[in-house]
Amino acid sequence: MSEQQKQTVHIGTRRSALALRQVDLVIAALQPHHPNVHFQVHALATLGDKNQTASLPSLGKGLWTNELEAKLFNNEVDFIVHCLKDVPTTLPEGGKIGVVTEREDPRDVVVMKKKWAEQGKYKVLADLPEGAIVGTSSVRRAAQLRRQYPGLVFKDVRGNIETRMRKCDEEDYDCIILAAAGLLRMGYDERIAQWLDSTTEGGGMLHAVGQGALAMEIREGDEKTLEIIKPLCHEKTMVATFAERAVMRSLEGGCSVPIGVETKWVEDDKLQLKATVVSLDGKESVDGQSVEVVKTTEEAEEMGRKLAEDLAKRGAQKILDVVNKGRASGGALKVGDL
Ligand SMILES: NCc1[nH]cc(CCC(=O)O)c1CC(=O)O
Repeated sequence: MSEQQKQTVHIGTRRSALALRQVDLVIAALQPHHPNVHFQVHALATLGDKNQTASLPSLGKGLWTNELEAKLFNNEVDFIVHCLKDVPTTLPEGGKIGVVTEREDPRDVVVMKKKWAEQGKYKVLADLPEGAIVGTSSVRRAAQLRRQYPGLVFKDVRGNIETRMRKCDEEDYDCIILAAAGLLRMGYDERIAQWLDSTTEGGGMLHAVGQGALAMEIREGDEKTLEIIKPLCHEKTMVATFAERAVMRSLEGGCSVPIGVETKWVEDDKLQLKATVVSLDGKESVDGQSVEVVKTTEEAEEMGRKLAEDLAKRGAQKILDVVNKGRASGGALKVGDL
């Protein structure tokens, strides 16, 4: 088939280095399934990229997605590649998550200041002295770590991965917390100093809803595009992350909230779902978990909703009311990154 006969499929993405790398990975995986399709990338800056100073909640929901969805709905692009973590739990009318790709490692990690890593001075969070500065704009991360390390100081750090690492190395941060997935996709594996999952000693925290997975958003009813991207769908990741998103959707009531989750397939179709809701100072938390057989995204959402209800009854709602009240009054409380 000649070049002219090639069908062109248009893909929307943010234009950060990580976002572009992710689209490259998606195209590389799709191309063999569709040798006659030309994938054209449309990269643009979203509100969250453009505004690097405002607190993220003040920018509202969909700060990483709205501009891309506008292009999806006016047919400039056929699908969008998102970090699932950045996709609001309720999609705009007419948008749909078509597929979710196989998850990269969903854990959070510590990146130490280069100087400390090179000198071997501080290797893990427990090595840091009282008053050491940890960079993160995520209340979920800060609140969970404060619980275990009351002596550490948490400070906002915004920007893409490279910017955050540069700030960590050059400014007054001793370390920063990032998602492993972004670092691994960009080849910064060697900067990972410590893994923070629920079971490692000194780690003990749950990751963000959807972290480490990519979602492709399509126009509802666009079966043609769905057919094209379907080879990348990873059913187990999709079902697990839909359960995670349902926990969040049920608890947030319109605002993003500090919730950590962890999902694990314990048997072929049995999903273990853990969740935690933490107060901003890290002093209170409500944790829960359930294990259920789930076969469809609908069953996964039902499982997530039930766990959220259970958490809310056991005190999570009280914690969230305080978070939301602080935010509504424009107080110092900030819930930044997820
Ligand atoms: N909002 C930033 C963002 N969105 C997704 C990721 C990580 C990659 C992923 O979860 O797929 C990151 C960076 C980070 O949290 O360190």
